[in-house]
Amino acid sequence: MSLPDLPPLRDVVQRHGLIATKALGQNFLFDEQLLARIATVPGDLKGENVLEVGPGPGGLTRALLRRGANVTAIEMDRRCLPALAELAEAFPGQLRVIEGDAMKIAPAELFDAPWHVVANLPYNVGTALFTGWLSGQGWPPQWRSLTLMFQQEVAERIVAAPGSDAYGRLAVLAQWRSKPRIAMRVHRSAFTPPPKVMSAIIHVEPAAMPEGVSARMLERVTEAAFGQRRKMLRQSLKGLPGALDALEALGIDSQRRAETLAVADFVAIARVLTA
Ligand SMILES: C[S@@+](CC[C@H](N)C(=O)[O-])C[C@H]1O[C@@H](n2cnc3c(N)ncnc32)[C@H](O)[C@@H]1O
Repeated sequence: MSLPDLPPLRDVVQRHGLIATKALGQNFLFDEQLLARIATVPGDLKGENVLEVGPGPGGLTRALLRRGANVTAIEMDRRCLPALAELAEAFPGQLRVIEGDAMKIAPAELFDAPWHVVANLPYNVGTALFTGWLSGQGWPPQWRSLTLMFQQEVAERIVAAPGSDAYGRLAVLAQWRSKPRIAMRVHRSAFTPPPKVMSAIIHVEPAAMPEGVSARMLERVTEAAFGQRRKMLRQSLKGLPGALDALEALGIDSQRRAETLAVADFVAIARVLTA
């Protein structure tokens, strides 16, 4: 099947008067080659459900549609809806657009089969959705993968290794249930208007959940440990009942600091406390 010819994104934006709004964190991507590369990150999308959050004028959306995905897009800026409606017409039956705030919509209510998430979002919304999708007791999740644009500094924190300054709660949260990777770095000049900082795309697929660990307990341990990250564990964890005994039982020196512990150590501590 041949793909529909589409007008250049800059023309679409101009025709619909889509001037980027700072309040909505709008930094648009117009480079179709770059967008096509981003759309390859989740792998083969033919016939797959994709949730796109914040499609804006639809640059990433059209790249996903060209890969044969069935896209459900949530956008809160109604100015973008006519441009997205044109795209839905060009790809009949492949694009559903929902006007609303992605923070208030549960993806499980939108799909009756697993879905991938792909999004270029304002950084605060992206981080909140990302941590929400990785949190909670229910695992494995109903999503198959997450492909999300972040500020480079946040992406580095997600993939950080123990011992580095970037290593903290976000790394442990992301890495205990998945193997996050930086799939691509995106130069600030690729965006209109360009943001102040560089960006990077994180790709995550769920891993098997470690046995016998409550997600809430792991969160409590990392919250306490990294809440005072420069302090020794015997200080930062002393308010958490049983934590110091758990360190001893596991042979983890309580004089160490949180940032020196591997993700597996946090999981082991949480497991002892969950039991
Ligand atoms: C960084 S722009 C990216 C637009 C487009 N995906 C692109 O790559 O050019 C972020 C988009 O997310 C939308 N947005 C911001 N917050 C949102 C939210 N809470 N729910 C849904 N969309 C949101 C904005 O209106 C904007 O269109």
